Amino acid sequence: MKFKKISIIGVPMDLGQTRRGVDMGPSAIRYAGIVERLERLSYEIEDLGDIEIDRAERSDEENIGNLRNLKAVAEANERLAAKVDQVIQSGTFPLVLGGDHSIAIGSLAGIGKHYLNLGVIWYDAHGDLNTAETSPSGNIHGMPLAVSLGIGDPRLTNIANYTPKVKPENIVMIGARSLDEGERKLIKEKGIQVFTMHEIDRLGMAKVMENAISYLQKRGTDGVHLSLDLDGLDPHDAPGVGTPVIGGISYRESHLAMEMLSEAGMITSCEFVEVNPILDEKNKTANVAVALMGSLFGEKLL
Ligand SMILES: NC(=[NH2+])NCCC[C@H](N)C(=O)O
Ligand SMILES: [Mn+2]
Ligand SMILES: [Mn+2]
Repeated sequence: MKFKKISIIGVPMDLGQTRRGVDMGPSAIRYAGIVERLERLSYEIEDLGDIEIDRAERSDEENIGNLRNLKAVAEANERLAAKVDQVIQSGTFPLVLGGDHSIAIGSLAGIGKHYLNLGVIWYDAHGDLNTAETSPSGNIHGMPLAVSLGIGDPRLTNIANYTPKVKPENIVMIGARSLDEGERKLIKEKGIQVFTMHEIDRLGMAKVMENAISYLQKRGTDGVHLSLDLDGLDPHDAPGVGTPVIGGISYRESHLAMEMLSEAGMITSCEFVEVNPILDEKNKTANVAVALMGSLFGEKLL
C-alpha cells in the first residue's frame, strides 16, 4: 500500500432501503476495533466522524417516482462526495463505512474525478444495477452501480456535477447470485466483467481473484475502488445484513480475496457497507468487516 495515512468516514445511511438499523453500521464497525486494528499495521488513522443524514426527510412525500427518499439520499451523497474528494486531495486513503450501499454513489462521485481510468471491484450478492424503471423495490441501495455508470435519475447521476464516474469495462463484480432482469440485461449490454458464485465454485476464489486482478491491470487502471457489501458473504458468516442471500462467499474465501488485493497493491479507496447491528449476532458481521479490512490493509498470518 502506497498510503501511510487512512481517513475513516462514517455514513449512517439507512434511507436507501427499508430495514432499520443499518445506520448503526459505522458505530458497530468502530466498536469492533477498526482504528486499533489498522494502527497495529502502523498506519496513521484519522477518524473524520460521520456524514450528516437528514432524518427529517424521511416521509412518504420523499418517494419520488420509484425512488425512495431520493432527496435525502442525494443530499447525503453530495456531502460524502465532497468529504471523499477532500481526503483524496490531502493524499490519504479514504475508508468509508456504511450505511446502506446507496452511499457508493457519493464515494465514487468523490473518487472518480481523481482518476483517468478508475477500476471498481463490486463485491456483492447483488448487482446494484437497477434504475427507477427496473427496480423491484424502489430502494436506492439497489442502484448505486448503475448510477455511477451514469444510468438513472440525473439527481443521482449528476452528484458532484459530472457523469459518469466509472466506465463499464473497468468494473469487476464478484459474488453475484441475485440479479434482477434489468440488471442481467445491463450487464450483457455493457459487457461488465462478472464473477458470479458459479465461477467462484468452479474455479475457486484464488483463480477468480487472479483473473479479476489481471483484468483490471490489463485495463490500465490508475486506481481501484473496492466496494464491499457484507451480503456478498454467506449469511452464515455475515448474518447482520438487510438483504441476505444464501450460497455466498465464505469468510475464508473473503480473507483470501482481501489478501490477494493487498499483495496486488492496487486498491486506492474502499467502502464496507450494509452492516446492520440490529439484524446481527453479537456484532459478528462488524467483526468480520474489521477482520477483512485487516487483511486488505496488509495483515499477515505469519
Ligand atoms: N446493496 C444491496 N444490498 N442491494 C440489494 C438490492 C436488492 C434488489 N436487487 C433491489 O433492487 O431492491
Ligand atoms: Mn448486496
Ligand atoms: Mn450492494
